[in-house]
Amino acid sequence: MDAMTYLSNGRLGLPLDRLLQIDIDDMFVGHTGIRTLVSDAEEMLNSQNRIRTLIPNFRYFLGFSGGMYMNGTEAEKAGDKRIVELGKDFVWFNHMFRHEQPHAMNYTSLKASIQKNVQFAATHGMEVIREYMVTPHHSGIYPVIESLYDYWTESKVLCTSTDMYPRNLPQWARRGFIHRGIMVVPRQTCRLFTRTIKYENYPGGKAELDRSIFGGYLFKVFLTTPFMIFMTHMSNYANDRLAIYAFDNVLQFVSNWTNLRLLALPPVEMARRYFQMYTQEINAVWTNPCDYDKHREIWPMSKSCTKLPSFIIVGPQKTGTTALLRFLQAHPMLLGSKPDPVHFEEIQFFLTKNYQNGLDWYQDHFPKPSHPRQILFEKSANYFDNELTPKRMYALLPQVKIVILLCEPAKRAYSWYHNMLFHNDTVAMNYTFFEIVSAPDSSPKFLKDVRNRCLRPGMYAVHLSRWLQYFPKEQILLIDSDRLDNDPVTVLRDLQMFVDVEPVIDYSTILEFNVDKGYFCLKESGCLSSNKGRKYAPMDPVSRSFLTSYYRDHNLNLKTLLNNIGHPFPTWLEKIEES
Ligand SMILES: Nc1ncnc2c1ncn2[C@@H]1O[C@H](COP(=O)(O)OS(=O)(=O)O)[C@@H](OP(=O)(O)O)[C@H]1O
Repeated sequence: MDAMTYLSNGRLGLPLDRLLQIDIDDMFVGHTGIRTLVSDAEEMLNSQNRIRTLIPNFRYFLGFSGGMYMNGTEAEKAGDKRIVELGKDFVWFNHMFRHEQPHAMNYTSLKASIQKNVQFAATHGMEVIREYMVTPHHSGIYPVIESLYDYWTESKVLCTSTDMYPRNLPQWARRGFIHRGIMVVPRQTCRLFTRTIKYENYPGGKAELDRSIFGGYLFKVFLTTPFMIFMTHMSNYANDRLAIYAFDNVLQFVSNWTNLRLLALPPVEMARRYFQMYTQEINAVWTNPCDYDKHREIWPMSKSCTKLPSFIIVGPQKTGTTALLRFLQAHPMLLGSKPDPVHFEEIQFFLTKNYQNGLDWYQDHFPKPSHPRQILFEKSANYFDNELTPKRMYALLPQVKIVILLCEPAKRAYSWYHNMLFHNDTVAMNYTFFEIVSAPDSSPKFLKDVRNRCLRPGMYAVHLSRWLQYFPKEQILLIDSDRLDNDPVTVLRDLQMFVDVEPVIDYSTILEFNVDKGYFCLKESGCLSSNKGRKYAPMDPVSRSFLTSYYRDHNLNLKTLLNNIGHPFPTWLEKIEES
């Protein structure tokens, strides 16, 4: 580790602090025959005291289900009682009263279960910390069940832990996220589960457990994981007391043979530090619960995983996306997303603010198909140039087809400026188009921001490359906006083939060119509103020349990229030559 830090100039280094929390979960849950006895309870406390000689603030975190208290033999009942008597020396955290899974409950029943557990603790004089809680089998934590988060936010739970996000990957690949203010920190296990209660049950036997402790798996977890929340279970402290053996030894070994500093902190403080160190993890990246067996097991039967789009028109803005949307909405086998009160016809889910609303929010924005072959789609024109969108979209919808329109970028920028003028944007009203696009970097921030919003989407090669990092080219349809303007019927025929929808509609019979508008319109419902396909003065020659040179390299890069993926050039791009 030290050598790696030195040789990488610190880039591969990790701090020496190792924050440690050991959860003893499912207190009172184990069945008769494997539960703790009086002597086990006492040994738990002795073990805690030994750990405290190495980590002064250390205390075991005990998660309990009061509904299973005194469920064992007489000797086990005495063990339960003894743990409660010794309880003030441990930290108790809340759980479900009868170990129920929140994903199978509604808000009212899960609230009742948690409150019953709180009541149980009060009756038995157990002090419970409010801010940390877990659930059986991670149910409700990830995949997110909003009713659990509803109750947790209401009852001031601030953090939890899981090994289910993004999936149940090897411990080093697990990540955290914050949802609705609740910090979800990745959890380790030490390969001791309720089942592993005797040395001979340990996979590979005691020799393997020792290997894990003295330099193997468990030791490496300490070496490489600055924040450790180990999940163990009550019965690991009874029977052969495997957990006690493992922690006594690994902590001694780490203390004797490394410079790591072992620390214990309250869970909220630990979670805060985690997200200070791993800021990039704050926003969750949602995945489809039905794509992964372990997630599907804790996803309600009643909830859908399929009210999701088969294709998405991602933009960029001002390239004809609304016309395309309207034309597709006329197709009986295609169901567009439902309008959103804030963004109207665009859901804009994959952008940060809405994305935080979670998967239910997204699915709620789609209608339920009334025919088995109907497919869902959406269009949000600002997805195209948003840096996070392709990654997020791929995580949730790896099979989705992407539709991108490419319009000559200077024309696009000019249309964008006129749209801002139309909406009385103060910057557009106070600055000419040329002043905006040519604003130098020394300009005030508001002007630079508008300049960037105007120009950046037109850097097609940059953005398209990003989409291609996630999606194979076969999943991306590039449409030349000029073709949509002049020959929408052919564009729509290609698109129907691409998204594999029954071509039950003949667009040549429902579209007609409107001479006044200068665009194709739907015969039945008419043209797009007056703010689409506006008439404005042609771009002034100075701006035109500035933008020709500004976009030159970007356009040449686009040519190279399209060549590489074997895609024909849009008509407007053909004209751009190397000088
Ligand atoms: N059939 C039809 N009717 C009207 N307008 C059409 C049509 N086909 C393409 N266009 C072009 O679409 C431009 C608006 O692009 P978008 O719909 O992508 O804009 S937005 O990003 O959704 O605001 C719009 O830009 P403006 O002319 O600047 O309004 C048009 O150039």
